Amino acid sequence: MADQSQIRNFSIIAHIDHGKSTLADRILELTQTVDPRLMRAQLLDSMELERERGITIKSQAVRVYFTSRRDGETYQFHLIDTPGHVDFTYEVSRSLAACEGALLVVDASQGVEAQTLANTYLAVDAGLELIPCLNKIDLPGAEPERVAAEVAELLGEPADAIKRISGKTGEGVLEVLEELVEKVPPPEGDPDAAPRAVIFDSEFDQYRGVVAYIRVVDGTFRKGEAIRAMATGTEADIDDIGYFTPAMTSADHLTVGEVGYVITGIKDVTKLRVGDTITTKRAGAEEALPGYRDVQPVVFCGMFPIEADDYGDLRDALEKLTLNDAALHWEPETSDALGFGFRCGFLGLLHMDIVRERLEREYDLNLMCTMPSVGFEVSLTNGEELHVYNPSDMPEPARIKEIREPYVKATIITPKEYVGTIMELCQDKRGEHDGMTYLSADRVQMMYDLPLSEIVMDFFDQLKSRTRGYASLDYEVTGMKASNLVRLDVLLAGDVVDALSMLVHKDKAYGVGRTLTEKLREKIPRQQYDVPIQAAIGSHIVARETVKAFRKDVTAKCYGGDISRKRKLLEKQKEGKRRMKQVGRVEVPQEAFLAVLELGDAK
Ligand SMILES: Nc1nc2c(ncn2[C@@H]2O[C@H](COP(=O)(O)OP(=O)(O)OP(=O)(O)O)[C@@H](O)[C@H]2O)c(=O)[nH]1
Repeated sequence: MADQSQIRNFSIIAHIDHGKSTLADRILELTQTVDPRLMRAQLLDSMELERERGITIKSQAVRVYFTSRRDGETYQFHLIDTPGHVDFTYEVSRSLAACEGALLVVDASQGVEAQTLANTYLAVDAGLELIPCLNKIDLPGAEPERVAAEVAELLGEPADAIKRISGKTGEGVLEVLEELVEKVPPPEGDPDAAPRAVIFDSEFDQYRGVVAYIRVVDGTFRKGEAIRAMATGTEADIDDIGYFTPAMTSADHLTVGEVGYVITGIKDVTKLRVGDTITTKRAGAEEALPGYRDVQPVVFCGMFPIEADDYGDLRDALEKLTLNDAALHWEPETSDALGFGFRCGFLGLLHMDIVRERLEREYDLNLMCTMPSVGFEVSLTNGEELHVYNPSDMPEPARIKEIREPYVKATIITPKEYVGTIMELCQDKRGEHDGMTYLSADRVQMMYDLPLSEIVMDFFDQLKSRTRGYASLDYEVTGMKASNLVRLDVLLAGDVVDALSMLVHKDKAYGVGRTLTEKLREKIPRQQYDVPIQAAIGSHIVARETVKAFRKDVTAKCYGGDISRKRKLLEKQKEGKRRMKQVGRVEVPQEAFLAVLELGDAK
């Protein structure tokens, strides 16, 4: 049991792929937290999807013990590995609120990137002690001098004080642990005050109910004790309390400054909410700790089961996923084209993609997802105000006084040779320039106000392809702005397909209509008759293409008798079909609903 002065709580923060999880692995290894036989790469990324994609989606909090060579004392660290992607910034800010320090990891072969900046600002705002380190110095392409200068400029610290490490080889990592002991202050709370802990994350376990991740701020919580959640008023007994090693390890109690978990058998996540303060029922605290602001979804899409019978299963699956993912919102939706489904709200495209994949994998559902879109505010001529999360719900133009769409402040970091092409791209995407600074002789930070809808479409892909992957992007939704938007509808064989409607800027409507119909023509398979595809604004047709009649015979190529190969191809064709949905008389594949993401340079 460590004394309060021997506790150090810190997060590891970085731009995506700069090596947080790998560094966390080395820390677990060097402190002998994990049995070497059980060690594997990116140990803390326990979700199957995280391992496959090599990204961190959910924060993890681990307790490790470190004996300092400087003073011979053993310290108790709580290390929180955080996600790097912009969609999960809210996870980072919650984790930071449970810490006194942050280890800022910067890839020495890349430099300061957009999420390096964003996460640094979050940590500084939270009042944390920052320990910067340059990672991947083992790489031949590492440029520690240049990158140290960039980090020094960002933090206003001398460049030679910045640690150089390799999460891969372990070089310099022990030194960083010593720095953490020395520089990160121990937690402050009062051990004798009424107990208070903040719930900074939670997880739902099918058998044990809600597992609340807590950081104790004052006093001590003991197993068996009755607790009360202050905002919701929920009361329950502590069935189990403990910490992560990274497996859940039971303890007698958690005391001031410690990070761990509490299980009460409560099955309803809304009763033990992230951000709430827990205290003891007897002699509890009066005043709650500051909570977190609620996260609001910014990207929406419709999710429909391919088999109508799966509707109930999809609802169950969404209910279960929401238990683990407070940022996921959904409500029932009916589409003329796709039937009964749900309109779901996400934090961004990666979040949407992950939810879809988890629904399909973990719940064995076959889904059809519509084009992602942002949420709009609409003022009607009769004075009414509406929120519109589905383009097909947009009222008739004659009833609309004004449409407002979400805008973001985007930060782009790039080598300077790409400044011109990025300016062009941002202008094309209706961006307004908001300043530019040099991070070093070669790297530039550009700021733009941009409509979120442009980012949702294909801004990121375009940015990456125009800069050969060298530019990085971070953004933050700043508010709503009035825009001249119109609803563009798509008609297949003469019928409007509500699930394909979208809102576009008036000046771009023709170009988008043209490109969209072309893309749809490529994606919709030939049927037994001609299928006209039209794009329309109101009753005005702005573009038209035709899918010519022809039944695709995939076996035509296999001349001769190889029947098994033929059967295989037919099977494959059948499988491909499962992702089709009958829309009126036309079979539409999933890709068609995502054609909007490939609009590219449509003007
Ligand atoms: N050569 C070298 N490669 C490293 C080092 N640290 C990490 N890597 C590699 O860099 C890649 C990204 O590392 P991760 O640890 O997954 O990065 P991360 O920051 O946790 O990424 P996210 O969780 O997606 O934000 C992996 O392929 C690692 O093997 C290092 O010190 N040296």
